[in-house]
Amino acid sequence: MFPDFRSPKAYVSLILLAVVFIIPLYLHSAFWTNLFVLLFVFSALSVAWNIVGGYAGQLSLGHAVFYGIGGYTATLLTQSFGITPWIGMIAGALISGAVAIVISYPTLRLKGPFFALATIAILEVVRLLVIHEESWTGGSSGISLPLNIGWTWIVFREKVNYVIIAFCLFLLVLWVSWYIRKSRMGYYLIAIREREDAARAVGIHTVNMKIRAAVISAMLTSVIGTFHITYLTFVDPASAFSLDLSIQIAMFALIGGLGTVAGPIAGTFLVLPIAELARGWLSGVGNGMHGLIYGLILVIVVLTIPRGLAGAFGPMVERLMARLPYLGKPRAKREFKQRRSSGHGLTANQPVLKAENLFKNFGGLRATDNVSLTLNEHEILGMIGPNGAGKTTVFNQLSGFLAPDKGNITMLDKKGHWITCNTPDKFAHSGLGRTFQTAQPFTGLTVLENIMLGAFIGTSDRDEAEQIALDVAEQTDLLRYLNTEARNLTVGGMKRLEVARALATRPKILLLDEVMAGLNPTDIEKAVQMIRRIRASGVSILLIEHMMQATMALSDRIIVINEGKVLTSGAPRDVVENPAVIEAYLGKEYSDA
Ligand SMILES: Nc1ncnc2c1ncn2[C@@H]1O[C@H](COP(=O)(O)OP(=O)(O)OP(=O)(O)O)[C@@H](O)[C@H]1O
Repeated sequence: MFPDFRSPKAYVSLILLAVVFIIPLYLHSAFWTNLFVLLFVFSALSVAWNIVGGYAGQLSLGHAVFYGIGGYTATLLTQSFGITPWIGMIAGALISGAVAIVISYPTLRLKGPFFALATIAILEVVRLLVIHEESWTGGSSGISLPLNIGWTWIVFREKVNYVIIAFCLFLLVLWVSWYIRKSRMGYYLIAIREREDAARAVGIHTVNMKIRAAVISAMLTSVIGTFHITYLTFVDPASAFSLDLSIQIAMFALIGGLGTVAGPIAGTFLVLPIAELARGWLSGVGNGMHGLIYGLILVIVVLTIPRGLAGAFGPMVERLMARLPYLGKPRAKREFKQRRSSGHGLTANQPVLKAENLFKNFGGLRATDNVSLTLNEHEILGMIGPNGAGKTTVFNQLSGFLAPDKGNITMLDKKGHWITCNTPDKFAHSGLGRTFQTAQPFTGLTVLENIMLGAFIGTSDRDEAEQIALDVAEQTDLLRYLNTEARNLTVGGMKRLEVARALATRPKILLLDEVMAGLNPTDIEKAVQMIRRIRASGVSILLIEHMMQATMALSDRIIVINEGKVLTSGAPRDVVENPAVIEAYLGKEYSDA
């Protein structure tokens, strides 16, 4: 729930927070008070934005919409009904959350610039609507807050009170962001940002997760918006639903370091004071000249430290902090009972996965043509066929990544019931794991974190997920690389990581797509041993492989796919000696010879 304040990172953060809180109280002048209120407000806005823009990687440029909704809701409730802005703050957050759901559902399916453009369009639409609904919003001239003084109305003569409230709200947003980053949700959002398909394969419902992030971010933005507009005592569409504001919030996070907890705060604390000072210095030159300073800083940062302040200096700061003492004894690790796959008393040859008469067309190409297959309990079924025969297309249908045009897929779930699934996350939750032909590691995360992402399917507890990951790392020979970033692994290591991540979901059925492609003979031998160990632990395996020797050595049965159809299936020796199979691989002349 809270950081371990005995650890150097946590207590140093606490000291820094105390310092930034004390400075404005100590200096106590109008300039400093205003500057620190702005610093807390913009840091909080940027930290809230970062939940969607950084963790989930969705570049929203319309976040001011929630800031404006918060501000308008509170101001209208106070002005029309005499309701305190504290209640307005909660009402605004609820409305913003609801609006975020409505907006997110269609827009979060868009990628990159399309999503950014959609958010700008929504911001503009809301701004125009507020101008149009003049009778109750005040139109383009805006509305002022009645000047009732006191804590109930968040209007004070003593400006120091604003610092206290701004700081408390900033702490709230910071805590939520920290909590998300450390929890399963944070890992899930980063996984979605890095590789959406791989995220779906470990059971993440990507759209739901992004919507959750958008709602939390919107509600927090709205709360801060309410406070800031109450502080300004005036709201109008141009400043509340402003593209400039949206870009400014995103820019602070970008400069500080996207996707980190502290980055947006560092970005705000670096840029905002410079820009505010420049506003004073450059006001004589022309209105809005301080925007030039923002632009210059952004260009310098993008050119020199593309991963922002946190990316450039974060590792050095972490190393320095690691030298500081831990205050007290480190917590003992909790022990968790390992939940391994169980066979539910099934005997060998009892089916666990059935595909019946699958058809899949891509335009005029029939990639899957009436394919039926059955995978049995404790079996290794090899799937072979020439390049482009349609093997991966069958895999994609068997794991929910492609919907068959016709045909049925049923599997025995973890509880022993026959079920039909239609999305990758449902397959994963029911006990089917898969790897990808081209390895899809979450490159920015360590090997341990990559495997934990699979383990999170069964637990939201970080320590338990870590223990499952350690167990799987041992099974897949990855213990030596736990703290290595996935991007630094060799091809063999990446392939094993693919298997490990799928295994961490504790599947009963595992689909392995060319896990030996590109490996040297030593790594192939290791992979063969690993697959045998996995089968021995009670998992049924469907294996696409071009390495014939390994497939022959591993498979109990082999199914051959050619031109989208099942050519034959049976015992490995019978299959490879079948003239039709030789012809499919090597051509008619070779077969005749
Ligand atoms: N999304 C897609 N859109 C259009 N065509 C596709 C798509 N996916 C696969 N195909 C085509 O379907 C056919 C079967 O491809 P698939 O990847 O399933 O073959 P494969 O047997 O796995 O091949 P390989 O062994 O080379 O991986 C190929 O002709 C491929 O170009």
